[in-house]
Amino acid sequence: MTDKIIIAPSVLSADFSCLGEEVEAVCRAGADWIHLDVMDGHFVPNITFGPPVIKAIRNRTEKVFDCHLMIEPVDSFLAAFADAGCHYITVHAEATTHLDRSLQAIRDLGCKAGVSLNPSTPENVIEYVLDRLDLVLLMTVNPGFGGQAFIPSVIDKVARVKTMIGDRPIMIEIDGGVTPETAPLVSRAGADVLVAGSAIFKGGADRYAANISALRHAANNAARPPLQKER
Ligand SMILES: O=C(CO)[C@H](O)[C@H](O)COP(=O)(O)O
Repeated sequence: MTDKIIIAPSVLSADFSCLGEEVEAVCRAGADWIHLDVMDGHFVPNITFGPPVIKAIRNRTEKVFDCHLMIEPVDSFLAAFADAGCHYITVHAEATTHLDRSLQAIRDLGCKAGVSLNPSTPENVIEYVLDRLDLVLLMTVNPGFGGQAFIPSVIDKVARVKTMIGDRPIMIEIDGGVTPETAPLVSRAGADVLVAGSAIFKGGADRYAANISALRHAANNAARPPLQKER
């Protein structure tokens, strides 16, 4: 467990033709977690990959696999993602009718349970499931694509969720448009985990360590509240 920010590269921006090598390279470069963006072409207007691809890269690293499901329906697929080796499984509040049931199902599978909120979704949707949560993923872009611009109005939401969580062991993760310029803004508001795709994978494998280090440095140097511990 660390009291520093956790950096989770999103393989959405990796070279899919050699995904296993990309995962190894980014882990060697200092990644803390690997973030897996699963898209279905229905809940979001893009399609990526599913459990077989995750299973295929699972043996490339021991690092935490942090799976962000942008799919609807979601409950019937949870077991396949747990079986593929995901540690955290995050569902969108907007994509499940029975959020409490989905979160219980993730924990029953032995995984840590996360909920993601689109930029326009108010944070009060998580008020009655806080005891079922290990992670809240706040989208700072509209989900579906990498390389989009950070939406600054979410910064206030990060601070409000931090207050709502109190001393519960729930991590706040930020996803979308995270760069050395935006990382301090969310870090200061209470983020524990930063997902970044383009800011890490740009420039090729020789740049991964410098890109991760720039994000980590920018986030850790912001004046920040105490980081949430992992459960
Ligand atoms: O979930 C996502 C998109 O739905 C991606 O993880 C996110 O956009 C990261 O990409 P980038 O850092 O390039 O913005």
